[in-house]
Amino acid sequence: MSFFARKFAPKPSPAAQGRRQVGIDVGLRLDANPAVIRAPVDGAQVYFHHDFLDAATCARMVAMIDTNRRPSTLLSDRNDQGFRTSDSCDMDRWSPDVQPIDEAIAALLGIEPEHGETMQGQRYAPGQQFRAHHDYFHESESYWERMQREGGQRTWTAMIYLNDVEDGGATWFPQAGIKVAPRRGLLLTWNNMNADGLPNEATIHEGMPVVAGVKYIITKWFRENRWVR
Ligand SMILES: O=C(O)CCC(=O)C(=O)O
Ligand SMILES: [Fe+2]
Repeated sequence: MSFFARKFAPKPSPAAQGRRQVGIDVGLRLDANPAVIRAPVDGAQVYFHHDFLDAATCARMVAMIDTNRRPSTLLSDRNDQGFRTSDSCDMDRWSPDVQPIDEAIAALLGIEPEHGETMQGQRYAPGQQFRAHHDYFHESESYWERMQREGGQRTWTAMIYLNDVEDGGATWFPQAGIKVAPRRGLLLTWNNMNADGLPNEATIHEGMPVVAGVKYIITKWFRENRWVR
Protein backbone atom coordinates (compact mmCIF):
# COMPACT_ATOMS: atom_id res chain seq x y z
CA MET A 1 0.00 0.00 0.00
CA SER A 2 1.37 3.44 -0.88
CA PHE A 3 2.08 6.02 1.78
CA PHE A 4 -1.02 8.03 0.79
CA ALA A 5 -3.28 4.98 0.61
CA ARG A 6 -2.13 3.98 4.09
CA LYS A 7 -2.51 7.50 5.45
CA PHE A 8 -6.10 7.79 4.27
CA ALA A 9 -7.22 4.17 4.80
CA PRO A 10 -9.80 3.88 7.60
CA LYS A 11 -8.04 3.11 10.86
CA PRO A 12 -8.92 -0.32 12.27
CA SER A 13 -10.88 -0.11 15.51
CA PRO A 14 -9.03 -1.07 18.71
CA ALA A 15 -11.21 -4.21 18.87
CA ALA A 16 -10.19 -5.23 15.35
CA GLN A 17 -6.53 -4.58 16.19
CA GLY A 18 -6.82 -6.85 19.23
CA ARG A 19 -8.42 -9.63 17.19
CA ARG A 20 -5.80 -9.21 14.49
CA GLN A 21 -3.08 -9.72 17.09
CA VAL A 22 -4.76 -12.87 18.44
CA GLY A 23 -4.72 -14.26 14.90
CA ILE A 24 -1.00 -13.55 14.60
CA ASP A 25 -0.05 -14.82 18.06
CA VAL A 26 -2.05 -18.04 17.92
CA GLY A 27 -0.93 -18.69 14.33
CA LEU A 28 2.75 -18.36 15.29
CA ARG A 29 2.29 -20.66 18.26
CA LEU A 30 0.55 -23.34 16.20
CA ASP A 31 3.10 -23.04 13.37
CA ALA A 32 5.86 -23.67 15.92
CA ASN A 33 4.20 -26.80 17.33
CA PRO A 34 5.53 -29.93 15.58
CA ALA A 35 2.36 -31.88 16.46
CA VAL A 36 0.17 -29.38 14.61
CA ILE A 37 -0.51 -29.38 10.88
CA ARG A 38 -1.75 -26.33 9.00
CA ALA A 39 -4.46 -27.11 6.47
CA PRO A 40 -3.49 -26.00 2.96
CA VAL A 41 -6.26 -23.44 2.48
CA ASP A 42 -6.06 -19.85 1.30
CA GLY A 43 -7.82 -17.12 3.15
CA ALA A 44 -8.31 -18.80 6.53
CA GLN A 45 -6.15 -20.17 9.36
CA VAL A 46 -7.17 -23.82 9.86
CA TYR A 47 -5.08 -26.35 11.82
CA PHE A 48 -5.20 -29.99 13.00
CA HIS A 49 -3.74 -31.98 15.85
CA HIS A 50 -4.16 -35.75 15.62
CA ASP A 51 -4.68 -37.77 18.83
CA PHE A 52 -5.07 -34.68 20.98
CA LEU A 53 -7.15 -36.79 23.38
CA ASP A 54 -6.60 -40.47 24.11
CA ALA A 55 -9.29 -43.15 23.76
CA ALA A 56 -10.15 -43.33 27.47
CA THR A 57 -10.59 -39.56 27.74
CA CYS A 58 -12.80 -39.51 24.64
CA ALA A 59 -14.92 -42.31 26.12
CA ARG A 60 -15.39 -40.34 29.35
CA MET A 61 -16.50 -37.26 27.40
CA VAL A 62 -18.97 -39.36 25.35
CA ALA A 63 -20.48 -40.74 28.57
CA MET A 64 -20.85 -37.22 29.99
CA ILE A 65 -22.60 -36.04 26.83
CA ASP A 66 -24.98 -39.02 26.89
CA THR A 67 -25.91 -38.26 30.50
CA ASN A 68 -26.54 -34.54 30.07
CA ARG A 69 -27.68 -34.01 26.49
CA ARG A 70 -30.70 -31.94 25.42
CA PRO A 71 -31.80 -30.63 22.01
CA SER A 72 -29.29 -28.11 20.59
CA THR A 73 -30.27 -24.47 20.35
CA LEU A 74 -29.41 -21.77 17.85
CA LEU A 75 -28.29 -18.21 18.44
CA SER A 76 -30.23 -16.36 15.76
CA ASP A 77 -33.10 -13.98 15.20
CA ARG A 78 -34.60 -16.48 12.75
CA ASN A 79 -36.40 -19.62 13.79
CA ASP A 80 -34.98 -22.13 11.38
CA GLN A 81 -36.26 -25.67 11.96
CA GLY A 82 -33.87 -28.32 10.77
CA PHE A 83 -30.83 -26.05 10.86
CA ARG A 84 -29.24 -27.62 13.92
CA THR A 85 -30.82 -30.91 14.84
CA SER A 86 -28.21 -32.40 17.20
CA ASP A 87 -28.22 -32.71 20.98
CA SER A 88 -25.84 -30.58 23.07
CA CYS A 89 -24.73 -30.22 26.64
CA ASP A 90 -22.62 -27.85 28.66
CA MET A 91 -19.51 -29.54 30.07
CA ASP A 92 -18.89 -28.40 33.64
CA ARG A 93 -15.56 -26.57 33.39
CA TRP A 94 -14.68 -27.19 37.03
CA SER A 95 -15.20 -30.96 36.86
CA PRO A 96 -11.94 -32.91 37.23
CA ASP A 97 -12.55 -34.60 33.88
CA VAL A 98 -13.20 -31.40 31.93
CA GLN A 99 -10.84 -28.83 33.46
CA PRO A 100 -7.60 -30.46 32.22
CA ILE A 101 -8.97 -30.65 28.65
CA ASP A 102 -10.10 -27.04 28.83
CA GLU A 103 -6.65 -26.02 29.97
CA ALA A 104 -4.87 -28.18 27.40
CA ILE A 105 -6.84 -26.59 24.55
CA ALA A 106 -6.18 -23.08 25.89
CA ALA A 107 -2.46 -23.89 26.25
CA LEU A 108 -2.30 -25.30 22.71
CA LEU A 109 -3.65 -22.00 21.34
CA GLY A 110 -1.95 -19.77 23.91
CA ILE A 111 -5.21 -18.11 24.89
CA GLU A 112 -6.12 -17.66 28.55
CA PRO A 113 -8.71 -20.29 29.60
CA GLU A 114 -10.94 -17.46 30.90
CA HIS A 115 -11.52 -16.34 27.31
CA GLY A 116 -13.16 -19.69 26.54
CA GLU A 117 -16.89 -20.20 26.77
CA THR A 118 -18.17 -23.29 28.54
CA MET A 119 -17.11 -26.32 26.53
CA GLN A 120 -20.04 -27.76 24.62
CA GLY A 121 -20.60 -31.46 23.94
CA GLN A 122 -22.58 -32.37 20.85
CA ARG A 123 -24.13 -35.60 19.66
CA TYR A 124 -25.47 -36.26 16.16
CA ALA A 125 -27.60 -39.35 15.43
CA PRO A 126 -28.13 -40.49 11.81
CA GLY A 127 -29.73 -37.69 9.80
CA GLN A 128 -28.76 -34.99 12.30
CA GLN A 129 -26.66 -32.02 11.19
CA PHE A 130 -25.59 -28.43 11.79
CA ARG A 131 -26.12 -26.55 8.53
CA ALA A 132 -23.71 -23.95 7.12
CA HIS A 133 -22.99 -21.17 9.60
CA HIS A 134 -20.30 -18.90 10.97
CA ASP A 135 -19.16 -19.23 14.56
CA TYR A 136 -18.49 -15.50 14.85
CA PHE A 137 -21.33 -13.28 15.98
CA HIS A 138 -23.18 -11.31 13.34
CA GLU A 139 -22.98 -7.81 14.72
CA SER A 140 -26.31 -6.83 13.12
CA GLU A 141 -28.27 -9.42 15.13
CA SER A 142 -30.12 -8.52 18.32
CA TYR A 143 -27.97 -10.83 20.50
CA TRP A 144 -24.81 -8.82 19.70
CA GLU A 145 -25.36 -6.20 22.40
CA ARG A 146 -25.44 -8.89 25.07
CA MET A 147 -22.46 -10.73 23.57
CA GLN A 148 -20.39 -7.55 23.64
CA ARG A 149 -20.90 -7.40 27.40
CA GLU A 150 -20.08 -11.11 27.74
CA GLY A 151 -16.59 -11.26 26.27
CA GLY A 152 -17.21 -9.86 22.80
CA GLN A 153 -16.55 -11.47 19.45
CA ARG A 154 -15.56 -15.12 19.01
CA THR A 155 -12.02 -15.44 17.69
CA TRP A 156 -10.82 -19.07 17.56
CA THR A 157 -12.89 -22.27 17.57
CA ALA A 158 -11.42 -25.59 18.69
CA MET A 159 -13.33 -28.85 18.11
CA ILE A 160 -12.39 -32.38 19.08
CA TYR A 161 -13.97 -35.47 17.52
CA LEU A 162 -14.57 -38.05 20.24
CA ASN A 163 -15.17 -41.06 17.98
CA ASP A 164 -14.89 -42.41 14.46
CA VAL A 165 -18.21 -42.25 12.62
CA GLU A 166 -19.25 -45.08 10.31
CA ASP A 167 -20.49 -42.79 7.54
CA GLY A 168 -21.09 -39.04 7.21
CA GLY A 169 -20.72 -36.30 9.81
CA ALA A 170 -17.76 -34.52 8.19
CA THR A 171 -17.10 -30.88 8.97
CA TRP A 172 -17.19 -29.08 5.63
CA PHE A 173 -15.86 -25.60 4.84
CA PRO A 174 -17.37 -25.06 1.37
CA GLN A 175 -15.65 -21.72 0.78
CA ALA A 176 -12.24 -22.59 2.20
CA GLY A 177 -12.53 -25.93 0.41
CA ILE A 178 -11.84 -28.53 3.10
CA LYS A 179 -13.82 -31.43 4.47
CA VAL A 180 -12.72 -33.09 7.69
CA ALA A 181 -13.90 -36.61 8.49
CA PRO A 182 -14.44 -37.35 12.19
CA ARG A 183 -11.61 -39.30 13.75
CA ARG A 184 -11.31 -40.12 17.43
CA GLY A 185 -9.07 -37.66 19.28
CA LEU A 186 -8.55 -35.32 16.31
CA LEU A 187 -8.58 -31.63 17.19
CA LEU A 188 -9.54 -29.12 14.51
CA THR A 189 -9.09 -25.40 15.17
CA TRP A 190 -9.55 -22.27 13.09
CA ASN A 191 -9.57 -18.51 13.38
CA ASN A 192 -12.99 -17.02 12.69
CA MET A 193 -11.39 -13.63 12.00
CA ASN A 194 -9.39 -12.60 8.94
CA ALA A 195 -5.93 -11.01 8.85
CA ASP A 196 -7.50 -7.59 9.50
CA GLY A 197 -9.25 -8.83 12.65
CA LEU A 198 -12.67 -8.75 11.01
CA PRO A 199 -15.17 -11.62 10.66
CA ASN A 200 -13.91 -13.98 7.95
CA GLU A 201 -16.79 -15.12 5.76
CA ALA A 202 -14.61 -17.90 4.33
CA THR A 203 -14.87 -19.73 7.67
CA ILE A 204 -18.46 -20.75 6.89
CA HIS A 205 -18.77 -24.44 7.75
CA GLU A 206 -21.28 -27.16 8.38
CA GLY A 207 -21.54 -30.36 10.35
CA MET A 208 -22.78 -32.63 7.54
CA PRO A 209 -25.54 -35.14 8.30
CA VAL A 210 -24.47 -38.36 9.93
CA VAL A 211 -25.38 -41.28 7.67
CA ALA A 212 -24.52 -44.25 9.89
CA GLY A 213 -23.28 -44.37 13.47
CA VAL A 214 -23.38 -41.57 16.03
CA LYS A 215 -21.04 -38.58 16.07
CA TYR A 216 -19.76 -37.02 19.30
CA ILE A 217 -17.68 -33.86 19.50
CA ILE A 218 -16.69 -31.19 21.97
CA THR A 219 -16.43 -27.56 20.93
CA LYS A 220 -14.68 -24.59 22.53
CA TRP A 221 -15.32 -21.06 21.36
CA PHE A 222 -12.86 -18.38 22.47
CA ARG A 223 -13.85 -14.74 22.92
CA GLU A 224 -11.71 -11.68 22.28
CA ASN A 225 -12.10 -10.69 25.96
CA ARG A 226 -12.53 -12.68 29.14
CA TRP A 227 -15.72 -14.68 29.21
CA VAL A 228 -15.30 -15.93 32.78
CA ARG A 229 -15.24 -13.11 35.29
O1 LIG B 1 -20.35 -30.86 13.97
C1 LIG B 1 -19.50 -30.27 13.32
O2 LIG B 1 -18.72 -30.89 12.58
C2 LIG B 1 -19.42 -28.79 13.36
C3 LIG B 1 -19.88 -28.21 14.65
C4 LIG B 1 -19.88 -26.73 14.64
O3 LIG B 1 -19.73 -26.11 13.63
C5 LIG B 1 -20.06 -25.95 15.88
O4 LIG B 1 -20.29 -26.56 16.92
O5 LIG B 1 -19.99 -24.71 15.83
FE1 LIG C 1 -19.56 -24.01 14.01
